[in-house]
Amino acid sequence: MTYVKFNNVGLKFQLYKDKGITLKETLINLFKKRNYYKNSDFWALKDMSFEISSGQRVGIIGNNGAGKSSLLKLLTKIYEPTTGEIVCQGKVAPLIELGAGFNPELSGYENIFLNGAIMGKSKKEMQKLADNIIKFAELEEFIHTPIKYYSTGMYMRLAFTIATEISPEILIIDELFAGGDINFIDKAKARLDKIIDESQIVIMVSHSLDLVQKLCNRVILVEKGRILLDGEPKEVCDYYINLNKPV
Ligand SMILES: Nc1ncnc2c1ncn2[C@@H]1O[C@H](COP(=O)(O)OP(=O)(O)OP(=O)(O)O)[C@@H](O)[C@H]1O
Repeated sequence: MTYVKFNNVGLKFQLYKDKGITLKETLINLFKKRNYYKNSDFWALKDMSFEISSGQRVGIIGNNGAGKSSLLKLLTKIYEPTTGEIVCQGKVAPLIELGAGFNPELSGYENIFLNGAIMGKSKKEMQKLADNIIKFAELEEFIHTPIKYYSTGMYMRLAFTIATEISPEILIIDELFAGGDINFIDKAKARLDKIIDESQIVIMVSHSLDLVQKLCNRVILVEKGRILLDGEPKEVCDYYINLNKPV
């Protein structure tokens, strides 16, 4: 059984604020060996509880800074929750920010295996998939080049192709295709439809309400790190549009 469960999850960051307003104050603080930086806590997510089960395609929407990407980063274990717990049952494939799960010093080929291992695939399993990945990502010529020399588009093509080739149970998508090249986007969209059909759970962050309503059967609206509404895509998207209407 594939599922994702957040139990009262909170995520706290430390913010550093410069207390010295003038140069004189800053110098006095330095001279008196006072700590001239003030730390303050910032909760990006607070008391988040929800459960996602097989067959659900969940869109996460909300204004800039609401906490959408942080939520995905918790799911993919890039961040640890400060409070609460996350239970994730199933193989997760993140189509998240470029670079997560990649080592820039390694070649594209080596990164296929590294990424596969992170997603729970053995070397043998990845060997069977490698040729398809290289071909679909159109990286035949550059596959043995360290990926630090890749363009954003090449990077995205490789990340997208690996994540979609391994038939993930839980597919996580953050603002997909931002920065990708147009030709590849068309090709990728067709492939994504197939993957979305095959994945048991899809969780995607998007600012495109059209895309969210097209692809998802549940939408969670996040505001200031909390869930504001969770339900039918049209109902939640309409609520969000009304919320942002100028008065
Ligand atoms: N590493 C960090 N350190 C401090 N604050 C952070 C860090 N990462 C994110 N934040 C803050 O946490 C809040 C939530 O950020 P997050 O990126 O999750 O928002 P978002 O909803 O994805 O926004 P956007 O739509 O702009 O991508 C923001 O106020 C952001 O500034």
